[in-house]
Amino acid sequence: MQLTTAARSHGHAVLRDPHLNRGTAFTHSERAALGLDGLLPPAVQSLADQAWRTYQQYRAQPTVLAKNTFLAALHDRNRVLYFKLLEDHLKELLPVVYAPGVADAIQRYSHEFQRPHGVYLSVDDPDGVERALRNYGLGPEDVDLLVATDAEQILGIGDWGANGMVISIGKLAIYTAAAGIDPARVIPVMLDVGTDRESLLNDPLYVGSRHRRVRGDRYDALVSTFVESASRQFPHALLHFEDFGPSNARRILRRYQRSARVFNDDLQGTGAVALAAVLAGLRAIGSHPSEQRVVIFGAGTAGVGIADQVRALMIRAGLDADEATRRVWCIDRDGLLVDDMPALRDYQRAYARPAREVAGWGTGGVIGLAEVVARVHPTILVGTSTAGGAFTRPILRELATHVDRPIILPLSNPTERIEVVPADAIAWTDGRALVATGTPWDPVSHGGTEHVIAQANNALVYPGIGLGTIVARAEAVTDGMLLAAAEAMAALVDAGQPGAGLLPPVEELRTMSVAVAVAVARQALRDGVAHAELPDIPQAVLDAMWHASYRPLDVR
Ligand SMILES: NC(=O)C1=CN([C@@H]2O[C@H](COP(=O)(O)OP(=O)(O)OC[C@H]3O[C@@H](n4cnc5c(N)ncnc54)[C@H](O)[C@@H]3O)[C@@H](O)[C@H]2O)C=CC1
Ligand SMILES: CC(=O)C(=O)O
Ligand SMILES: [Mg+2]
Repeated sequence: MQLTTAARSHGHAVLRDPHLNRGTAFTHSERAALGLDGLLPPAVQSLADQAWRTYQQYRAQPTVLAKNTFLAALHDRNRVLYFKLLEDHLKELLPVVYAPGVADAIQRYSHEFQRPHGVYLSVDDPDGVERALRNYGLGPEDVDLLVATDAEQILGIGDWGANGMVISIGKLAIYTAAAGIDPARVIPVMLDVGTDRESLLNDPLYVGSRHRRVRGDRYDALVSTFVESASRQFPHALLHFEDFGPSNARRILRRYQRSARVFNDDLQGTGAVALAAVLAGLRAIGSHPSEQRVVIFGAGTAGVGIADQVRALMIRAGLDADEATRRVWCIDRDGLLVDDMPALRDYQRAYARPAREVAGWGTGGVIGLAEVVARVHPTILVGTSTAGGAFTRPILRELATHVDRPIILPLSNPTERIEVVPADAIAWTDGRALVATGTPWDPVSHGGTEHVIAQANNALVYPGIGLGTIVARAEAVTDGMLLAAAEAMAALVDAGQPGAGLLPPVEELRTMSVAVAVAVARQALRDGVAHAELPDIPQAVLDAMWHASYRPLDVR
């Protein structure tokens, strides 16, 4: 909790610092103390006045990209006002600063570029990592969180090289808006290892390293130097990894999970939010975790992350590990994962079916989704494939023939990548499916019932996981903490009501984050990884949360 804001700059330097600047809200005495007399128009306005004006300006922007650019400029100008706007209009602004709108901003970053943000680390200069993190100007006690991306698989739009800085900034904005992580105590990081996107390599305005993606030892050296340097310089900070490609996401997480405080959002955050939706859905239909048949379509970072957490749930519910694994069918580009496939990735291997089990399945050597659905009759169908429209009418009609209340989670982002739009999923299952999606959707009316479509995006859960980890000063994010997060989230809804959503609405993000953070901090203590003294965890969580307001200025 920060009671005052320390201001050690004067004059124009104050107005240029987004953490200090309050524009017309500076009082007369603050203006005198900070050397601002004459640098601002005379009226002294409240934060509410400023927020009202800024919101009107925001509304006047013609496109999502223009809105995103307007908000980015506000973020650069006045951090409190930016977060006040987000707090006041979270549901409306979330799709602009985050998925799906952030995808446009990422693709346009080099062209819309106005000023640098965060820390850009380059595979071409690993020796510069330590210095670059120091240059950011924050001390060892001043940082709670770094979000780092290498931008190989951003959302469902793929490799966007250095433009990926926007996803680190976007994820951090949600940390603050949703969980009150102090925006002055975070650092967005871009791990620039090049890009394989031809259009960027040929774009004269591209701001990143103009070469192909570096892999292997040099890639690993950059990540290792970053993890070591960030952990040493900011010993209490959580390192959040975002949108790494499938060949690196799990490998990097595994490598540092025991030695550093790391979290992979696409694996662990997505797994937790999907698990929360599953738990809420199973409770609503009165079904037991051990009875489920789960099909994951798109066995990459997010898909296998979800498979892991659903399997862990089934094991906890009494199945042995083999039986739990056998209840998960993973499908990727080449169809159902089978153990004799030559191109099987190491992280997919655990879920590959024995070839003898599926002998006689498939056409042309591929066992596709339609066949798996027809044979397996999944009770839970998850989409993390980026293959828009892959859950077709015949597939969902077939599913609905065998399963009364299927849970269908088409999670791919942005909007055009979704495996099935909710209205179709509900219509094709005669209104029986329980549906949650990665991007926001309006409710769907079917057969006289209005079905709320919950947004099953990791943004619902990672802010609370981060807050709980920070408050507990946990040295690691354990599997138990992720499960606790999912259970806390699922406990907030009653999906048993007709048409109810599987997760709480995004307007309730702050409440959700508190519940998740409390559960996560509590589990960190139980797991023996917490270093904070926490006699009253709920109070500690509430006290830790930053709110968008102008605090008294401590002028020296
Ligand atoms: N709702 C949420 O919170 C989250 C959603 N996602 C979404 O999930 C999708 C995947 O993201 P990641 O797992 O990070 O990417 P990824 O690249 O690691 O995984 C995608 C997988 O889908 C497979 N795939 C591609 N086309 C396919 C097809 N036609 N049929 C079957 N499999 C196919 C790929 O081979 C790959 O293994 C993205 O659209 C992303 O936005 C990811 C993380 C969180
Ligand atoms: C939501 C998210 O992290 C993704 O789509 O990659
Ligand atoms: Mg992601």
